[in-house]
Amino acid sequence: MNAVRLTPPSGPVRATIPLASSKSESNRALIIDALTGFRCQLQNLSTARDTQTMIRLLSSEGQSAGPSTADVLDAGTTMRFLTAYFAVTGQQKVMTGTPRMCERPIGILVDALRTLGAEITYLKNDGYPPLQLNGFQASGVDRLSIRGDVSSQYISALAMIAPMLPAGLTIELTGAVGSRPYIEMTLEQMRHFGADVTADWTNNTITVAPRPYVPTTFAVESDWSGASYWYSVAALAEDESSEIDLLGLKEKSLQGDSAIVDIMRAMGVDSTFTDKGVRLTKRPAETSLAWDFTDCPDLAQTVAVCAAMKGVTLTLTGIESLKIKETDRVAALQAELQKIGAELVEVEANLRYEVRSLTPQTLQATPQIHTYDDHRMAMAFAPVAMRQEVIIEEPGVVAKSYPSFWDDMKKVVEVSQF
Ligand SMILES: O=C(O)C1=C[C@@H](OP(=O)(O)O)[C@@H](O)[C@H](O)C1
Ligand SMILES: C=C(OP(=O)(O)O)C(=O)O
Repeated sequence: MNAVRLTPPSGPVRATIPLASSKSESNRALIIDALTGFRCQLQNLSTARDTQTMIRLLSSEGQSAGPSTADVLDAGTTMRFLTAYFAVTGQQKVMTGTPRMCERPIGILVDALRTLGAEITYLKNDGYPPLQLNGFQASGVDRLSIRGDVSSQYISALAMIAPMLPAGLTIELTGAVGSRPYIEMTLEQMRHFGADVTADWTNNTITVAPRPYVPTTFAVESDWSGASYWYSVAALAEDESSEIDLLGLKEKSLQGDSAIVDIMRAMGVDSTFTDKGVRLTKRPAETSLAWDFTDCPDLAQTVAVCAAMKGVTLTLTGIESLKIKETDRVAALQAELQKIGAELVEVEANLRYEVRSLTPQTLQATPQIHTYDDHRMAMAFAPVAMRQEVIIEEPGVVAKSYPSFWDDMKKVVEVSQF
């Protein structure tokens, strides 16, 4: 087995972290660029595997005569955005990914694309990849309803291709809307590239006019989801004079995960914005915190582990979607939090959970954390090393969103591979 052993620092933490750039912003920019015929100038694209996979699959498009295979590996946005893009551009493609990707639902998006005129067949299980795209003949439909409570990526995918439809598209979201800031990020980036988009959040309706994108320049920001691990490092640093500088972040961001600023204020971290990014310093923490993660599901693991280590009682709501991500993140947290002396209790079926310290504390001497092919399990548990030695299995998983994570981590703790 491949693993890293992380050993706590002896004094205060002083580090400057360059951070990865956002894979979410990058993957949207790449789809829109493709829809302009690759005429945009995209700056600071992410080195994350999810973005590199998107670049590779877009650059190999149309190279073979028959249907070619687009293997997205474990990248959800790449799967959902490319399915919509290849469909509307009439390309013959087999869309597939890792075994876990083939367990992540896509039926809601496929149904919507079929309504718009795409010919799509499932190659294995209805509602899941792998699937085959067989061409597109616009149906003339210009309005559709889609569930908003499964994955926002279906809605972002549809919105981004909507300017190419003969009459544009009005999308009505039904049910509760999860991950809404990701939809807003999509619409903001579309507007940046000249799209005519309106969102009525009272009626959960998005309207996109049939107006082509205008090629332009776009610079991707640093990744707020990746920043969350550094907030946890700062929250868990024992020395009150610890300071971490995170580069390339903006206070007003397209990314909803910038909510980590407010969450971590309660967990003992102050944020000061500068022209280079944000400086994290320490402040007194609350003893309990309740947070609704509907808008920022990718932060849930970071905050759960941090609360467990600090002994903060944390109530989590809005984490239903965690079950269909890179792994079942609720089950993975339940198993691994035990190793650091805490438990994740389901207080109200599927709705409300609590992170509680176990009594008596069953903290293992050197917990060995299993990562379930999930980058966020590895990165969420790494800050445990601020307080005690910890082993993280299969550290290479971080490449999905933050390939230089362990190099950055070496600035605050000792990291040895074995
Ligand atoms: O659109 C995006 O870039 C993302 C949307 C979210 O997914 P869901 O909409 O499935 O919650 C998030 O978890 C994922 O990491 C990235
Ligand atoms: C859920 C994630 O990504 P995706 O859905 O794009 O695979 C993530 O990065 O945490």
